[in-house]
This record gives sequence, C-alpha cells and structure tokens, in this order.
Amino acid sequence: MSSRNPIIAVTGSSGAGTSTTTESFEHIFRTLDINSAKVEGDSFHRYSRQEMDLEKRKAREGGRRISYFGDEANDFDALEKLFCDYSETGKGKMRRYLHTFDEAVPYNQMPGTFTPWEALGEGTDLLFYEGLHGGVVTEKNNVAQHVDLLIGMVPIVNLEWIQKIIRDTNQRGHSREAVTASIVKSMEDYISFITPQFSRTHINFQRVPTVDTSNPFSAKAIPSLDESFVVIRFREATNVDFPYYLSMIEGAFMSRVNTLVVPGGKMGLAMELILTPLIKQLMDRKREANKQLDWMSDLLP
Ligand SMILES: Nc1ncnc2c1ncn2[C@@H]1O[C@H](COP(=O)(O)OP(=O)(O)OP(=O)(O)O)[C@@H](O)[C@H]1O
Ligand SMILES: O=C(CO)[C@H](O)[C@H](O)COP(=O)(O)O
Repeated sequence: MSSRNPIIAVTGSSGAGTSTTTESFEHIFRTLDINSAKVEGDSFHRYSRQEMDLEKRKAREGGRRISYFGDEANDFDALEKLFCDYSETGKGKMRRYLHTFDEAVPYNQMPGTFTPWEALGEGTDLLFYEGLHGGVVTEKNNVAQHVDLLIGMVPIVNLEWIQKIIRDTNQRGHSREAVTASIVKSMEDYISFITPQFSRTHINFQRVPTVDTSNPFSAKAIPSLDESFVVIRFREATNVDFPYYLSMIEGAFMSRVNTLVVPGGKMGLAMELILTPLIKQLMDRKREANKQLDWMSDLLP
C-alpha cells in the first residue's frame, strides 16, 4: 500500500466482467481528472496460447492439471513486483496478452501471444489492475498487500460460466466443448486461487440473474442487466453511507447490515456513487503525502 502511488485492483475470474466494468472506472477517472496506468491481469500468464497447450499436454501426461487460474501458469512474482515497484516508485513494467485478431493485428502479432514488455507509470496518478489475481495470496506471494482499493467482480457461478462460454465462443474462437472442458479442468485452481480473494476485497459486486440459468452450458445469451440484481457487499459497514445510496438508487434495498442490493440496470450508477468518493480519498491522501515529501525535502540542506 502506498499513499503516494495508490493501486486499485478489480479482481475476478475469467468471464466475470472485470474488463467490462473497467469502463465505469475509466468514467470515474475522467470525471476526477485522474491519469491511470492500466494493467490487464492476463499479461501475467507465463505462457503464450501455443506454449500453454503444450504445458497442458505435458501436465496431462504426468497425471496433473494446469489452468489459467493457478500459480504454475501465471507469474505471481512478476505481478507482485509490478505492484511493489509501482507503490514505491510510481513506475513498473507491463505487457499485453492478445486474445483476438482484433487485438493482435495492430501489433502485427497472432492471437494468443504477448506484446513486448514496456515501461509504464511515468506521470500517472494511480495503477489500475483488472484481472484474475489482484487479491491473490500464496505461500510465496502476497499481491493483495500492495492494493489500496480491492474490488471483487464476481457474478454467481452459473452466470460467470455463461458469460465466459458466450464470450470465448463468439470472440475468442474457441468451441463450446473446449470452453466447458477448460472450466472443468480449472476447478481445483478456481477454488484454491480465485475464490479466496473475495474474502480480502473491500467491496464485492455480485451479479445475480433473475432468469433461469440452471443449465449454463446450453445458454444462448447472457442475461441482461435488467434481468438481474447486483449484490454489493462492503467489508467494513461503518463509514458507508447506506441511506444516501438507498435514496439515490431507485429499487435499492439492504439485505444485510453490510449488503446493498440494486437492480442490475443501476449497476453503473451504483459503482459510480460508491467508488467515486473512495477514489477521491486515495487522491487526497496522495496529494497530502506528496505535500509532506516536498515539505521535508525543503528542510534538507
Ligand atoms: N454486467 C454485465 N452485463 C452483461 N454482460 C456482461 C456484464 N459483464 C460482463 N458481461 C459480458 O460477459 C463477458 C465476459 O466479460 P469480460 O470480458 O469483461 O470478462 P473478464 O472478467 O474481463 O474476463 P477475462 O479475464 O477472461 O478477460 C463479455 O461478453 C461481457 O460482455
Ligand atoms: O480469460 C482467460 C483467463 O483470464 C483466458 O482463459 C486466458 O487468458 C487464455 O486466453 P485465450 O483462450 O484467448 O488464449
């Protein structure tokens, strides 16, 4: 954690909607005139798509499983180093994993490959991470400890799978059978590496559909925002202005002392109302810390 170089992380499984909700954050950053350094979690995969296929085959032959959720297929050292470097210096290194032809063509590369590592951070106000492992803690790494605002994006699992299957088949060129198989094979890592993060988050946004999703593997479409509610759980219920949210968000109600429920269509508004003051606080803290540093350096001979 760092007052001078704050880190915001939105963490969630594959298909949870971390990329989609980035738009809400970008809107808040624009409103507050914040220049963010954006990092995608998939950049910290250890292997390109081709290499991963090979690793999966090797693991299968050795009677093991490897998935994109675990520490074998992701470089948690590099992720923790980026967070640590950014908090200390406001700088770091990033690259991108290119999923689709649309993403890859501008780089003259193939889908499933990485862009070269490049410097990031110079002149930015904060680091914004969205991806699988913003709150991960293992025996060897503690990524969560560096994050100043940790948000969980976690639809109920049937909806998460529908979102993943439909996105991966429509946009990433995978077959329904291949996506289903990858969900099955990732399950152990999902439980070991993904879900524990949601107990470390400051706030979780959980989309719950109000239409039947009982067979996610045959779903033809993603339930819309209007066909869902969003359950918003705050880790600390003190200092949360629930009456204000209830008055501002039509149809919102409390389901527990620390839990607000809003109609799906109000998810963007809820995110803006809840997150804007928190991000503003981070920026105020940053300004204060910089002022103190300037003041101290003025005292030095
Ligand atoms: N709130 C939402 N309402 C409707 N559709 C959504 C919502 N959030 C995500 N989706 C859809 O779900 C799919 C997965 O979302 P997204 O690509 O944002 O997931 P992700 O968490 O970034 O996944 P990955 O880490 O695998 O890239 C996309 O097709 C997206 O349009
Ligand atoms: O979303 C994912 C993990 O977050 C993907 O499963 C992973 O990034 C591999 O991508 P692709 O199937 O496009 O090679």
